[in-house]
Amino acid sequence: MELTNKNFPELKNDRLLRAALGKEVDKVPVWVMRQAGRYLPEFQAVRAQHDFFTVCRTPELACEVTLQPLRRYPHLDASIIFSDILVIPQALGMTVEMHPGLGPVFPSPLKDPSEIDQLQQEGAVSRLTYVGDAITLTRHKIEGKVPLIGFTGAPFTLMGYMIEGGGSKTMSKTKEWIEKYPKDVHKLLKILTNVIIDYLLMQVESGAQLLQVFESSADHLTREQFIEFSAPYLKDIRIGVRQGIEAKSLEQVPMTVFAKGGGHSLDIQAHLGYETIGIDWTVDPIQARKAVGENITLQGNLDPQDLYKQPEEIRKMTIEMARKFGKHRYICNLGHGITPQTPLESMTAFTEAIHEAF
Ligand SMILES: Cc1c2[nH]c(c1CCC(=O)O)Cc1[nH]c(c(CCC(=O)O)c1C)Cc1[nH]c(c(CCC(=O)O)c1C)Cc1[nH]c(c(C)c1CCC(=O)O)C2
Repeated sequence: MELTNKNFPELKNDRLLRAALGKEVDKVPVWVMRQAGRYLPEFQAVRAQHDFFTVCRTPELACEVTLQPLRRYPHLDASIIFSDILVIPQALGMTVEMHPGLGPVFPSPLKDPSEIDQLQQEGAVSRLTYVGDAITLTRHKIEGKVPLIGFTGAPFTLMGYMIEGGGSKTMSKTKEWIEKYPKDVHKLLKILTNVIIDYLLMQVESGAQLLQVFESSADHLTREQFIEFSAPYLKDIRIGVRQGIEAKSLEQVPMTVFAKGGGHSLDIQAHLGYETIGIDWTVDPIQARKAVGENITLQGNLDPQDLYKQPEEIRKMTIEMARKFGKHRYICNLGHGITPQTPLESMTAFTEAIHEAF
């Protein structure tokens, strides 16, 4: 059979999509950020053979590692396509290397705003078709067991990596740009927003059933800075994707915004048009619900470090957390990505417990 995006197997478990859209669910859906990752020996085996971005760029490998956590943890209610947020700077012409133990490294980060014009906007999304191919292949191989999530980095987070040249504890260079060149910062954020909208549309056309936007660096922003440098672009992305889907006569997909460390602006996030808001563990579920109102789904928020506790303790904490969120409009997850040394049994405890919570 030809693997096109027209003849996907029928979806059998729609808990994630139902929860995102505020429909009744039999059980609370659960998935885990970075669920395809280094805590899995089968992932490590693939990585021992292939460079990180080779896995991203090879649809068969990306599909294989996307499916790995589902095989081991049958309670997972979603999969997320294996890729990285930094494929966008690459598609804009920047070099990004993944150094084990160090994380992503840009040998030539943006030095000053004059370099913005050198970014290759033209055709950027056409250089990301491998992500679409991985999504289409995975939609077939997953046989409708669970929905497939597509994702992107948000403009501010991507800009930070492009300026800092990698992860940064202080974001000092990015903050200097904000101070010295606010106009150029907005110009760069706008460029990223446009690429992101087309990139997400391509993912939907390829078969993504829900989209998550990672604003992982929101913890560096004050509420005022979030309002100026993050929120308007997150909103434009949501509007642009909705309009693009409409224009292409595709089916609408729900979207999640996850602003790590963005607990200072949940009320603002509630007005960006996203169906789901992800929260990290520093935010209390009851406070989060008050801040966003009743018409938004919440996702989160166990501290990934809690997965180093004993399975019984993890079960107890998961159920306690879930009771605070409630069964309705809730997607169970961690408050950030699962970390590499997490014991395999912890994921069993976490994913089983939530299905027993209500
Ligand atoms: C900031 C960010 C990045 N990438 C991503 C974010 C946003 C989420 C977050 O805040 O964590 C998103 C991401 N990265 C990866 C996924 C795959 C899907 C999944 O299972 O969630 C997703 C959704 C794979 C990955 N991306 C990376 C790995 C580990 C690298 C490896 O296999 O060698 C994986 C599985 C590497 C990566 N990629 C990035 C960093 C900072 C690192 C190094 C940190 C680390 O080592 O954990 C950039």
